[in-house]
Amino acid sequence: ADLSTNIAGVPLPNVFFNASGVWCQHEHELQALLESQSGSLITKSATFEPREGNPSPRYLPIPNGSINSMGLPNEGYEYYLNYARKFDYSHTKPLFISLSGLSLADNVKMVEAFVAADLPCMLEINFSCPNVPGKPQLGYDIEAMDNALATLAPLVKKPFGIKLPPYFDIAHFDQVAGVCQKYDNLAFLTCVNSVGNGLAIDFETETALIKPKDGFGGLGGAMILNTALANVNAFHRRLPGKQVIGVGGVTSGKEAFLHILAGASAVQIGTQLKEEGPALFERLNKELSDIMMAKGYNSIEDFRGKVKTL
Ligand SMILES: O=C(O)c1[nH]c(=O)[nH]c(=O)c1Cl
Repeated sequence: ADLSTNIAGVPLPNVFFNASGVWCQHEHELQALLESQSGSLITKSATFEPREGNPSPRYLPIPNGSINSMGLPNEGYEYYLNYARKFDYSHTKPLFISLSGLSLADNVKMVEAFVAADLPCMLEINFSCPNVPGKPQLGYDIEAMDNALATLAPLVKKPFGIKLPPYFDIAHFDQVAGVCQKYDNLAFLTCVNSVGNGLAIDFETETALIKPKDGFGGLGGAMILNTALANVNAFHRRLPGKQVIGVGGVTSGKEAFLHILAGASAVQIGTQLKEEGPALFERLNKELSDIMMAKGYNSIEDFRGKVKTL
């Protein structure tokens, strides 16, 4: 079956790529994604200055998923800007760049640098990092998010996307969609980031599993699939002129199929990629293709967004 798709008119040979943060902080990791069967690749969320991030242990697999409080470790935006300058855009797969400034001023400076470089890469601005102590995430402050978009959208000029946290209230889906609708070049929403500030505790040692923030960290993996599907579908229904990239709980072709049925135009993988490595993408392509063939679908558009209701 044909797993190709596009985001804001940019073609992807297949729907799958990494979730920002996983297998993408350093060039050798990005190279492994480039050589994998992924349909694209995205860099680790960049801050203006390089960051060590939070003390380890800061990521762990747990039953039905993972917990992380990485704390935005990254090489600083100039590292990823240089990577984007050197990137061979004749590749079949496009490059996405994630930016996660610690302030609007930092996001402005980073966006201006990327716009000045005038490169074909696509920006995904991260409004939803839950793990920087003392920095509440933009995605849960609707007014601050609107203000940030009012500043950033005109600067970016070309199509771009934002990475959103999960929402759990219909009124919040309505409010966030209302804000996003105002920005024509806001072309896609990536839903969802980790379910923020969960707590994993070891029964034997009676101790939190990860070190940062008293053990509080973002939850990912299978346990967040149904929250992710709801967010993908909520924004797919509310924003017909925009696209949604689905992420959360995809461990096989089956969950990818469900994300696309919910409305996703592409599918990112976080926890499962961290655990399985880039060979995962060959497996996912085969599994999704087999599912589509079994169901009589030839392309993504044959079933995207067509989840039925009772
Ligand atoms: O702690 C992190 O680096 C992190 N961890 C996440 O689960 N989502 C994010 O957006 C980020 Cl930026």
